[in-house]
Amino acid sequence: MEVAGNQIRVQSIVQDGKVVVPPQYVQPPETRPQRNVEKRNNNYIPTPPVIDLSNVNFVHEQLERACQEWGAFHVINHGVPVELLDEMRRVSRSFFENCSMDQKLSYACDPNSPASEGYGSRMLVASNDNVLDWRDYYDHTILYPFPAETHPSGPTFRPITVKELLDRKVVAEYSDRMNALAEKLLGLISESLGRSSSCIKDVVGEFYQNITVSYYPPCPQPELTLGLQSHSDFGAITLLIQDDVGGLEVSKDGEWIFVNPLCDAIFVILADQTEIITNGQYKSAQHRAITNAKHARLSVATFHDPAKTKTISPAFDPPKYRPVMYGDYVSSWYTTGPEGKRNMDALVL
Ligand SMILES: O=C(O)CCC(=O)C(=O)O
Ligand SMILES: [Fe+2]
Repeated sequence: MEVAGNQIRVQSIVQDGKVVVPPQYVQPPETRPQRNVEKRNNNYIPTPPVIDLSNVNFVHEQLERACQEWGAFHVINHGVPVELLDEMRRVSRSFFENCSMDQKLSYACDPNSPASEGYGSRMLVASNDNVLDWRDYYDHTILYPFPAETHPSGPTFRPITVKELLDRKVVAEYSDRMNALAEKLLGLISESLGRSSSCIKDVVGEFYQNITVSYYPPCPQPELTLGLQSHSDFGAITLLIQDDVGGLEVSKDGEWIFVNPLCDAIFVILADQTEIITNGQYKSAQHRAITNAKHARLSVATFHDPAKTKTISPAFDPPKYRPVMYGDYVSSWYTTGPEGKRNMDALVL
C-alpha cells in the first residue's frame, strides 16, 4: 500500500486486492447508505428537476421551485458544448487511470493543510477526520481575481500540474465556461427572487474558482462506506458533471435521493453563501456520494466562492443569519467537519 505523508490513497487499497474495507472507512450504522427503494411502499421516487435554460418564459418559475424544494437541479441547453464536458471527463479520468501511483503522488497535496491543492484522499486535516471517505481527489484552484504572480499558490503553483496532468487547453476553456455559467445562474436565481440580476453576485464579489475531480474506486463493501460524507458546499454555487456510473445523492425531506447521471446536463448545487445571501429563502443542498462494488466513478465539481476576506450577509430584511467572514466560515468547516449542515445551522439567528 502506498502512503504519502501518512495519507493512503483509496485506489492503492483497491489495487492491493482487499476484499474487506479497512476499519477506518466503515461508517457507523446511522450514516451508512440505504436504498430508498427498500423503504418505500410505492414506486414513486422523486428526482431533482431538469431545467431547460433556453426556455426563457419559464426559467425563473422553474428555478424558484427547484431552489425552494431541492437547492439542486440539472440544467440543459446551458450553452456549454457537450464535447467539452466529455473532454473534461476524459482528461480528469486519465490522471487517475493512466498515471502510475508514483506519478500521482508527485502531486500529493499537503496532508496537514485543509483544502490544499493536489492529489489527496482525506477531506479534513488528519486529526478531524473520524471516518474516511472512499474517495481520492485532485483539487486545484483555477481562477483568482488578481494576477497569478501575486498569489503564492496561484496557477503558477507547480505549473507542471495543470500542463501535464490535465490538458491546459481543456481546463482553461472549461473553467471559463463554468465561470460564465455560474454568473448567469446566480443572475437568474436573483431575478427569481424578484431582485436585480446582480443581487447575489454583488455580495459574493469576484469569484474564486476551484475544480475538484473526485475519483471513487470500486468498493468491496459499498453498504458500509460513503464515497463522500454528507455535506453542503461552503461557497456560493457549484457546477458538477459526473460520468454515467452514478452515486451522487441529495437530501430531500429527510431522505437521500439518487441523482440520475445525465451526461449532457450540468448539475447545479446551491452552496452555503447563497443560502445566507438569500436569507434562507433558498437553502444549500445537503449531498453525499455512495460507492459501488463494480465500477470506478468520476465527478468534476467546479466551486465558485467569494474571497476569504469578504463578509457575507443576507441581502433581505430582517436578516435570519449572522454575517460571516467567508475565510472564517471555511476554517470552521474544515475544523469541525461538515456533518451535514452543522456550520450553516450555527449562523441562524
Ligand atoms: O462526487 C460527487 O458527485 C459529489 C462531489 C461533491 O459533492 C464535492 O466535491 O463537493
Ligand atoms: Fe459537494
